[in-house]
Formats: sequence, structure tokens, C-alpha cells
Amino acid sequence: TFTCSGEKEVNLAVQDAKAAFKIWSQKSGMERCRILLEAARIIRDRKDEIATVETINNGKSIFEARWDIDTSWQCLEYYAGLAGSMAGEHIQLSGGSFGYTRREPLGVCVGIGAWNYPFQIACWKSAPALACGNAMVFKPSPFTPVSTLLLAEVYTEAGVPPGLFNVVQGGAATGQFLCQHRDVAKVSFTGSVPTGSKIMEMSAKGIKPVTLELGGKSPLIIFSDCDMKNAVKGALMANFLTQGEVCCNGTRVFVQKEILDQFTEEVVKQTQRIKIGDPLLEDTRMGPLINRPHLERVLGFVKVAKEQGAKVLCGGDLYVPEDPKLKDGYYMRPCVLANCRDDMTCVKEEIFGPVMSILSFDTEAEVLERANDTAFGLAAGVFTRDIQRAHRVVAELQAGMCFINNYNVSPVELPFGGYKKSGFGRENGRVTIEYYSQLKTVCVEMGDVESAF
Ligand SMILES: NC(=O)c1ccc[n+]([C@@H]2O[C@H](COP(=O)([O-])OP(=O)(O)OC[C@H]3O[C@@H](n4cnc5c(N)ncnc54)[C@H](O)[C@@H]3O)[C@@H](O)[C@H]2O)c1
Ligand SMILES: C[N+](C)(C)CCCC=O
Repeated sequence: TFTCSGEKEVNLAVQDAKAAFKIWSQKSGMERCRILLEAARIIRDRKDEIATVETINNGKSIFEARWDIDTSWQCLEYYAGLAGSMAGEHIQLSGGSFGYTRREPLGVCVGIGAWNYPFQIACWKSAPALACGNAMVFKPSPFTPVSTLLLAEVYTEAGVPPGLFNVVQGGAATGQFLCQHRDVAKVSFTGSVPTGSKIMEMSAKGIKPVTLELGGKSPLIIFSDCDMKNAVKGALMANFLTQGEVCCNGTRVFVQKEILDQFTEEVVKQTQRIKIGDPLLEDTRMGPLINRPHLERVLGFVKVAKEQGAKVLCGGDLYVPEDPKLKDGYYMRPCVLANCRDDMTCVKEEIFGPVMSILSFDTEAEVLERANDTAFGLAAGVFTRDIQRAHRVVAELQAGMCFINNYNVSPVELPFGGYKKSGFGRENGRVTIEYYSQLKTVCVEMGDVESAF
């Protein structure tokens, strides 16, 4: 049980971060690089311990939590590598005068996280922020308060100035204190569209830049010429990681008519094999959902889908593990829905649970139109052996993160973020430096001032 941080604690955290920023921002990129590399090393060394805490924090399987910790330390390593190469430009002007640009940090940045990837989200935000010379105050979701504290511990042990990465706990009220704080220079948010809209409104009042990583309802398009084995594996990766509670999941699975039956049969077979249970056991691949109300919400979506004419091919109901200590857990069986139409609630709304909707299509033009017919634009995937088609289709897809012949892999070198209502700004990749720094232009006169007066 954690106590929520109120206005006083938020002020203290920001004040400490401000003091730490003064020290950190004066360090050279190489000095920051060394400390971030050390932090990455500590996370790598403590991988099993942090993954265990993350599993207890969120409910995802320990197998998957280890992946999250890998993508987390890789993120720190990547931005450590970039820290030393941040530079401005020199621009020659007439008469020997010149200008130059300096890439400078923003100041105290705020990170607000969702509960599905608590440790990874904190790393994806703090690593580029710190590499650029900023401080960060981070607020994890109140459903997953624990693992971010380990990250604060790691940064401290690695040698960042005290307060440079500060964690405050709480929900909406704490988040609002952070967003409205006059000494906060930027807000990076991961969460739902309605909260993202509020964050943007608060930030607008203070003219603060924001990064918004929001929800999605992404299409996964399976053409008849795909490698079937990989397409089925891809569909499972696109739908059932972290109990289906993944922003970029490809939950609208469009399958070309010729292979619909074969694909569906294989997907159902594989889905039924997913081992549900105690997430700390090595062979478990699906743990419990985040909490009771969310479980009920997800089951409610399945109920409405049935009422609207979808056919449940497997799962979609409560799961009670044999182990008596797990009997009150928030488990459900992963669900595959067939006979879906584009106008159904399960196809239009983000469910954020283990529910895959299968839709069929005839032509490329048709599927593109249907895939893009959504207010979201986070991710999309295509399975085909036709290389021209693959690139032609992704060029038309309105999504920030597109996968060809795979899904939900996240190399830190590649920018990640949304189009349309899925948000803006990016995490990972070189471009994120732009979102955590600002450019100062210096104009240098080498001659006399030519005055108009
Ligand atoms: N695009 C991405 O990278 C990404 C990643 C993970 C999750 N998500 C999205 O997150 C959502 C699920 O996460 P959630 O339920 O935690 O989202 P949420 O919007 O309910 O909460 C996210 C965070 O915002 C805080 N918050 C809530 N109200 C606030 C307010 N008024 N002011 C400031 N902070 C406030 C919460 O305490 C939490 O820390 C899904 O829609 C999912 O798609 C997106
Ligand atoms: C690591 N994944 C699976 C790409 C998820 C990124 C964060 C989205 O919720």
C-alpha cells in the first residue's frame, strides 16, 4: 500500500529535480553516458529480481516480464550512446559573422505511466530525458506503483545527482499537480485517449510541450500468400502479450477469404494451448488481468460481441486455476471471435484484454479502406510473401508503427508512437532526442552593428 503524493510532495519532488537538473545539465554528454551505461548494467544484473517485481506488480508472466526488462536496459544503453553525440551546427554568415545552434535540455520533465508496461514505460521516458540533460519526476499508475521505485534505486546507485529521477505516487490528482506545476517544462504521457486529452489541455495552459502515447485498435492484415505458420504466430503476438493489455495490439485481424478457415482453425488451436495461471511459474504465458473491474469490462465486451452476432470460437470466459490460492484471481481465457463486422463494438473500441476479432476481406483496396476506418492510428501489421505488396500496403496504412511479417517486437532503435487519436511524439529511436531538448540559436556579429536608427 502506498500513500498518494499530494501537492506538498509533488512540490518537493519538482524542487529536488530542479536542483539536480542544475548539476546534471552541466555535465558533458560523455559523463551522462557513463552513468546511464552503469544504470543499464545494474538493470541487466538485477534482471530476474526486477522482472519478478514487475510480474507481481502487473500480473504478466515472468517469461514476458524478462523481455520487458531487456527492452528497458537496452533503452538506457541506446540513449547513453547518443548522449555524447548531441551537437549543434555552425552556420557561416556574411562578413565573417556566424551563427551556431546548441541543443539544450528542457528542464524538469514529467513522465506519467500506464499500468501495462510499468518499468519499460519509465525507462522509455527517463532514458532519453536524462540523456539530453533533463531531470524527470515520474508518476506510475496507482495499479502498478512498485517497479518504478527500483528504477529510481538503480539511477541513484549508478550515480545520478539525488532527485534527478524522482517518483511520486498517486492517481489523477497527483498527475494534475504535476502537469500544472509551473516549474515543469514538459509532460510525457502514456495512457488512455480521454486522459491524454486532459493532459494536453493542462499542458496547453502552461504552454508545455507534450508527448502522448495513447490507445489503439490496430489492424493486422493477413494475405492469402502469407507464410501461414508465421502469420498465426504473429496474430498471437499481436493479441495475447500481457493478457492482451497492450496499446499497439493488432486486435482487428483481417484475413483474406481464401485462407480464412485454415487460419482461423490454427489460431484457435494455438490460443487454446496458451498456459494460463500463476505468472511466476516458468511455463505460464498468461497471468491475471490488472484488476476485477477491468476483467469485468473485458468480459462485458465479449458479451456484447455475442449479442451483436459474433461467434466465440474459444475463451472469453472466466478462468479459475486449479491452485486454490489463485481461485480469486482475475483470470480469463483468451478469446477468438469470428463472424465479426466492422460496425461491432468489439471491432471499433479498444478492449485492452485478450480478445481477437477475426474479419474477412477480398481485395487489397477493400482491406486498406477498412483498416484505416478508425480514429486510432497506433500500429498495423501485414503478413504477405509479396514484397511489393507489403511496402505498398504499409505506405497506405494510417499508423505510426507498422510491422511486416511480424508483430509487437520493439527494438529500441526504432521510433514508436501514434497517428491520429493514438497521440503524437515518439519514444525510442534518435528522433526522441527532439522531444526532450530544445534548440538555441546564437547569432555572432564580427563587424559593426548596422543600425536603422
Ligand atoms: N501508446 C502507448 O505507448 C501506450 C502504452 C501503454 C498503454 N497505453 C494506453 O493506456 C491505456 C491503459 O492505461 P491506463 O488505464 O493506465 O490509462 P489512464 O489514462 O487511465 O491512466 C494513465 C496514467 O494517467 C494518470 N492519470 C489519470 N487521470 C489523470 C489526470 N486527470 N491527470 C494526470 N494524470 C492522470 C493515471 O494515474 C495513470 O498514471 C490504454 O488506452 C492503452 O492503450 C498506450
Ligand atoms: C513492447 N510492446 C509489446 C511493443 C508494447 C509497447 C507498449 C504498449 O503498450
